[in-house]
Amino acid sequence: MNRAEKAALQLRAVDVLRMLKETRTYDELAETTDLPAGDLNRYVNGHVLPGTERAREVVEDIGREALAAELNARIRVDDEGYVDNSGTVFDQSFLDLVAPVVANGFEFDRPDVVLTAATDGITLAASLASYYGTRCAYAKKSKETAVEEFIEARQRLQSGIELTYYLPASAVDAGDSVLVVDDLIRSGETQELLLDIVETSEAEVAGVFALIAAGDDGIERARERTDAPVGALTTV
Ligand SMILES: O=P(O)(O)OC[C@H]1O[C@H](OP(=O)(O)OP(=O)(O)O)[C@H](O)[C@@H]1O
Ligand SMILES: Nc1ncnc2[nH]cnc12
Repeated sequence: MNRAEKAALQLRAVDVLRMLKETRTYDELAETTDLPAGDLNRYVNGHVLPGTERAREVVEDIGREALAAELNARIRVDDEGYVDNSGTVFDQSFLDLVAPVVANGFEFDRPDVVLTAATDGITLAASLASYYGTRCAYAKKSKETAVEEFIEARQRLQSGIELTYYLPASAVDAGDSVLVVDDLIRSGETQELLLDIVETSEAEVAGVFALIAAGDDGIERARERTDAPVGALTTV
């Protein structure tokens, strides 16, 4: 490892520890990581960087299960099953830690574009696109001004309301590999509209991913639409 790689590893370990600290006291963090609470305090506050070996252990321990547990600790589900996930979609550092775990744990082909629906999917899509080094695109419920050509997808929802998503036509090229993501999937209607957009663009689906599945209906619906991998980090 050269000096820059060491520094990147040490800073990533600090990011992991800061993320874990959000939902823990220092004593609890010491229990989770097996590191002394005093050292953790100095790392989290940025006074000292963890040594390379410690940093490696911290980073390697943050796998899919640990992130799913962290995600569960951050979401609230109300009496009617609606999810408040502002604790995740407003936290770009958390999503930046999720991205490599998703990219390596769900067997998605490397995409050319990460596509989502405005609004709440955008921060997750941005993290994934940044991790892959690819483009990020989001479809909106209204037409962006000054864009001349759009790909549209329209659907009548179970409620009877018609929903249309618009994506600037230049965002996805024919033949692109597109990873469709969102913060949450429930009925799967939104993902279906995004998959319609991919189809209209004559692009390929690299996979479908949601941070949270509220029930299994949405995931099953997406699986019926594509042979590419479909998954969520947690189900509530
Ligand atoms: O699987 P579904 O039943 O389609 O539900 C999932 C969608 O619902 C939420 O978005 P919402 O439409 O509330 O828009 P927002 O992101 O602007 O809040 C969420 O961000 C997903 O896009
Ligand atoms: N926040 C939310 N929780 C559960 N289902 C949803 N459908 C759209 N938004 C939702």
